[in-house]
Amino acid sequence: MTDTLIRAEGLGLRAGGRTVYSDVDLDVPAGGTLVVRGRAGSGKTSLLLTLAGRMRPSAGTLTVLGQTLPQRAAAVRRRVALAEVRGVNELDDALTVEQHVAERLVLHQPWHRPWAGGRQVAEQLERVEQFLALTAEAGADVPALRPKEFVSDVDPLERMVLGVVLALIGKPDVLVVDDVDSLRRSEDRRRAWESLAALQETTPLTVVASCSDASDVRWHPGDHRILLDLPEL
Ligand SMILES: Nc1ncnc2c1ncn2[C@@H]1O[C@H](COP(=O)(O)OP(=O)(O)OP(=O)(O)O)[C@@H](O)[C@H]1O
Repeated sequence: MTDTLIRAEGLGLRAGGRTVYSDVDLDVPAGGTLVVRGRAGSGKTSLLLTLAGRMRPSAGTLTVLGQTLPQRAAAVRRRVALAEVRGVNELDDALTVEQHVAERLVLHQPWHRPWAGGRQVAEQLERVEQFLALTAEAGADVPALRPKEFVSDVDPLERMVLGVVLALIGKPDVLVVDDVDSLRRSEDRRRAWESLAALQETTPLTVVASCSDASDVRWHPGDHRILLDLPEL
């Protein structure tokens, strides 16, 4: 667990004539969790997207999974997956849970197989259930996703879980979860953090997450969690 997976030095972004974030130094080990904390507008989403190879920094150096960014952004994007990030890869309210799963499966298939069969979707949904059972065992107890339910009808925690589950279909090395505390209920926030931790216990996964208040994060001794505070600039 000592390999460095994300290393940043003096990382910064200026855009639209203003500094979005600056002077970020990071050393995140494989299998660790980086929690980026900051108030609204402090640049959390932009930093997360930079670490995911989706945004180009304007200062400093950054390597993710041994790849230098921004030069190797395409390679990083293949191995770093985003859960739902508002305004970037939003789920479609008019699609059901299983339609989202089918759509994501197709994205990860070769171009000559542009569909996902019912059995494939069912298998994937079964894996989701197994994952949710694990989180329940770990005390997170996230509600089951109903395959036929429209995204417009799922509750906020289920929606976040669906975003995570879809991101995991591509078996990424790094999972990015923005705004974990956009969940209103404190019980939901606790369950979201616990389910991410449970996920890491069963899969070799590094998590990069953001929030404005980290009080619901459980800090277990020795579990390689790093808290980065982004000041308002
Ligand atoms: N490419 C860009 N061009 C201009 N402004 C940008 C760009 N990227 C980010 N910003 C601005 O930088 C600020 C920080 O944005 P960002 O969404 O990263 O913050 P945040 O901490 O995630 O906020 P929130 O919690 O509200 O989502 C915002 O004011 C945003 O408009």
